Amino acid sequence: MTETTVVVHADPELLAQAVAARLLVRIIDAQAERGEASVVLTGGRIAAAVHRAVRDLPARDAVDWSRVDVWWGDERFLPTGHPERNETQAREALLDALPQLRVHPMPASDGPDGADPEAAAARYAAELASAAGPGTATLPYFDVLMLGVGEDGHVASLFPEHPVGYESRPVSAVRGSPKPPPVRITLTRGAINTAEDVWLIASGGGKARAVGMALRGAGPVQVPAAGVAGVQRTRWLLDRAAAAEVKPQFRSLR
Ligand SMILES: O=C1O[C@H](COP(=O)(O)O)[C@@H](O)[C@H](O)[C@H]1O
Repeated sequence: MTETTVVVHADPELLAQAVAARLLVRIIDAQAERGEASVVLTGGRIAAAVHRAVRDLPARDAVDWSRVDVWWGDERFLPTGHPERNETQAREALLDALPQLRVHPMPASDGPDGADPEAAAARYAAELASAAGPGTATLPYFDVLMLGVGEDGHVASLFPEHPVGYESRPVSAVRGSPKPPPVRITLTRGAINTAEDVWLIASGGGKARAVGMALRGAGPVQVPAAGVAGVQRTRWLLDRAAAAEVKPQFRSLR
């Protein structure tokens, strides 16, 4: 049973700093326990702030970055280096400063499968499976999987009422995304929910309604943020504005 916690920070800057510190400690602990760490990144504005904060924290030198795998929860299906790709944003904000990392980007639309997102999704699923442990696992062990939360309650590229909400494969193409660009690749809900820790990170009043609905138990197809959880821990990491509709008993102000 996942342990769910809501942590509310005073403003977006403190939120990003606190998530960055939390991420470094989580990676250090994972490496102490099993020699490796595996992290799933998200895209969007708060993710970029978190990435910059990790880059700028002196404690980043406590991590052996050569033993960290970096995956993505979703990607905007655009050409390599496109400024709207989640990968491009993460590289600029953090990954370029850590060349030792084992980086596993989702394929781009000018990659080996060209502009075929279904083939690209299958390629990423195969890459994930090749990193899985022995046995029947189709996914590697994820220590922590981070997710931004959209104003509409989307996480990764799982959008409200979109058919991808019913997808059983671990990775799926998404066509007709209501948020540009329309074509994307995403881990599906079942894949996300294999992670040890799932962290939902939201900043700003525009996210308050979606966060409040998810924590009040909305359905996972209507509010995809409501349908994700870590095997061990689910952390809602919010600033005060994003937490405006969270019931007081759920909040712990930091
Ligand atoms: O398009 C996306 O948006 C969400 C949220 O982005 P934000 O700018 O509102 O924080 C993000 O989590 C997702 O990875 C991305 O593809």
